[in-house]
Amino acid sequence: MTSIVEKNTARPVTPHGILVEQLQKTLALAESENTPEQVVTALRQAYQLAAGLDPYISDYTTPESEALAALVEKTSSEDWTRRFSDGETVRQLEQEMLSGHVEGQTLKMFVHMTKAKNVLEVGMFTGYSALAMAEALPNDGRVVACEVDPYVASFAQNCFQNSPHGHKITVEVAPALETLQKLAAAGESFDLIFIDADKKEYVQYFQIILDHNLLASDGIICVDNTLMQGQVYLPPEQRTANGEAITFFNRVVADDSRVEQVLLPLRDGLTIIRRL
Ligand SMILES: C[S@@+](CC[C@H](N)C(=O)[O-])C[C@H]1O[C@@H](n2cnc3c(N)ncnc32)[C@H](O)[C@@H]1O
Repeated sequence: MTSIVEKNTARPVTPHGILVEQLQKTLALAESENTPEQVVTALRQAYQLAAGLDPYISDYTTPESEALAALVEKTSSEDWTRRFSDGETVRQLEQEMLSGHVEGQTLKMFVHMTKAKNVLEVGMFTGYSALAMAEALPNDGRVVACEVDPYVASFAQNCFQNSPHGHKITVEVAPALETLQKLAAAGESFDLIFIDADKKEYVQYFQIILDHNLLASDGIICVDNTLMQGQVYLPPEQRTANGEAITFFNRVVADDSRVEQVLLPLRDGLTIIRRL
């Protein structure tokens, strides 16, 4: 049985979001202490400059579709901790996993710009990025989305039914490495691949994709969370296991002479990779 809780507020999970929160706390501290007015004013200006950025970017980006907005609403109303403790999900999921408006619109733009017809997503969650990319595909285009968790896979499929683009998405419920091997064995190739599943497996996804030609010759790979909340450039002792994994992944890509790449400071970092 699905129990619905009130909509929760997402916590900051990007370097910029975390910076805004830190500045807000520091400003509050400075205002409550005997801090020189000059310092308080400088901090307030820094906070305003940082806090206004994400809302401004969102305001001036094409709004998401009704189906995507409904998917966000449904995702943030779900009690993911309860779903896990009840054994309905195989891992602890959280609403913060959802990429959201600006990143979704960026992926949609990439699909348009590359005229992609075949898209592969590695890590679907409730389906936000899969549906955003599907919206940009022609009617006979397709997204193959890998998701290991059966509960969230069926949650996403229910959301897809509310969109005229949902029929373009096929969900593969299995560990992504197995699905990638299966697709490679079937000789499949994709114009755009979005990697967003288990951070500790990113290097393996990348190697399988390149070694088995899962990427079409002019295709691009987009990789999410390549800044990992700033952990990749903060002192190593502040890194979590995921931070360590992404730091290693970024090095592997930078050292691979088969590709060129750019790390965009979008949300939690989005690396775009193409084969040379
Ligand atoms: C960050 S979320 C994906 C968010 C989604 N791309 C979006 O933009 O809304 C990562 C998802 O990958 C799934 N996942 C983690 N490890 C996986 C694996 N080994 N194989 C397939 N899916 C996996 C998780 O269950 C989770 O739903």
